[in-house]
Amino acid sequence: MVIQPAERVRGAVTIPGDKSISHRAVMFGALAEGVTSVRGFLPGADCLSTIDCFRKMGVQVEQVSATELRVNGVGLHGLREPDDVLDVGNSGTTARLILGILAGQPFHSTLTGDESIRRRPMGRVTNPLQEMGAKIDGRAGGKLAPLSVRGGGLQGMKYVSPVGSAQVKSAILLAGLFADGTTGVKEPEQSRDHTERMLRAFGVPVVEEDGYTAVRGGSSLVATEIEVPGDLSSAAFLLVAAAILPGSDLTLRGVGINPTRAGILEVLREMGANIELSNERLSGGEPIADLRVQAGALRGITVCGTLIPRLIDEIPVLAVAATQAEGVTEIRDAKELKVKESNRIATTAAELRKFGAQVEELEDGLRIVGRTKLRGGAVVQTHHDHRIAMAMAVAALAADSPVTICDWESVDVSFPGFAELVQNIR
Ligand SMILES: O=C(O)C1=C[C@@H](OP(=O)(O)O)[C@@H](O)[C@H](O)C1
Ligand SMILES: C=C(OP(=O)(O)O)C(=O)O
Repeated sequence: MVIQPAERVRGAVTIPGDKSISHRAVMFGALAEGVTSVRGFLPGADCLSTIDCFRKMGVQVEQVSATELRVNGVGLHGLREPDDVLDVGNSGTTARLILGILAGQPFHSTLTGDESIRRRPMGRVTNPLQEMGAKIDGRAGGKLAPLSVRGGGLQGMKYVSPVGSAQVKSAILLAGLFADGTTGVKEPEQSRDHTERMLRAFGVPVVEEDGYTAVRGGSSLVATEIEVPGDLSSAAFLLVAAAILPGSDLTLRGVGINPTRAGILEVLREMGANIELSNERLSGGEPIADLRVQAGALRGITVCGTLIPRLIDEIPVLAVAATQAEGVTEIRDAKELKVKESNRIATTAAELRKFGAQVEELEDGLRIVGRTKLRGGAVVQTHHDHRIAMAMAVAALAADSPVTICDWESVDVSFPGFAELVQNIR
């Protein structure tokens, strides 16, 4: 893919559906009694992997259109033993959440994924699931995929997670639906709460008790209608493009602004971007709004602590914004970036340096000194990581000559049509 520089971006666009919420709509719809209709579904490769896995367990998922699904729920105990390996592709969310569900099933299953997935840590979910009673084996003693699961006979437990991770929290809560008694999870920092919100929409009581988020075993799910908001993590690429290209004025319609996800809005505003919210409303238990962003003179800041889980997937593109901000931007407490689709501390730094940016890798984050006029002409690698691909495309928009991005296809994981959309807002 060759990205041409842009003078500015303008207009109004609708952002594709939220990836986290699309996965959960399929999973929870599959476990529910009745037919769940999903609108605004993200037809990205990751969410299609989730559909494929549930089809292999006997769930009929009708794709009425690219963004509309009918999930024919089989009930809490209706999944059947898959006769083939469940392949989650590139999707960590599918892998970890489905492991929670598989842990509760009285059958055998095997799960694998692409090269990146087979490197990502699974012990963070397989360890607590084993503690609950699931039999899980795999590479590195059950810490790396391929993994094989023989589930059932789970005991509820109170789990203190060492990481603020919605994937860990969700896996344990999902296993908790199949366990005896109550299962609760406490985390060091609040992670995104889409699972809690959507379980409640499916009629499952989710309670907050002594710092634990908990469910009771045997709680059944009742089919519902899900309207998926636009994905703020996808919107972030366009927010940053508009924030750094002088004269930009862009409106993004119907974007999710769940506070456990909205760190990027706070940080970009603090850096000096003009972001206005309008038409704020609730959609399927999730807050959404239209976002209007105009370029501003940006300044560097420090981003750390509890903010990190609230903008974790936006850090590569935040680093791009930081190259256009006056002064130093430091991102700390973000070690988790090392275990995403790529090591995003290393890949963000290496690729941004090709534009002449001043980026230093830290043990737990990045230090960027701006403002740098970005140099085009580079050949950039995505490391098969969709967020790196799109972050570098945003840097390319601000560069002084065209930039070639290799292995562009990974963008389809979360934002099919990104390149065309960027073309249309020039
Ligand atoms: O639960 C989810 O949908 C997600 C949680 C986050 O991962 P962690 O749970 O590993 O922090 C995030 O990075 C990922 O893109 C989606
Ligand atoms: C980390 C991500 O996703 P996952 O963990 O589902 O692969 C992401 O989308 O940036």
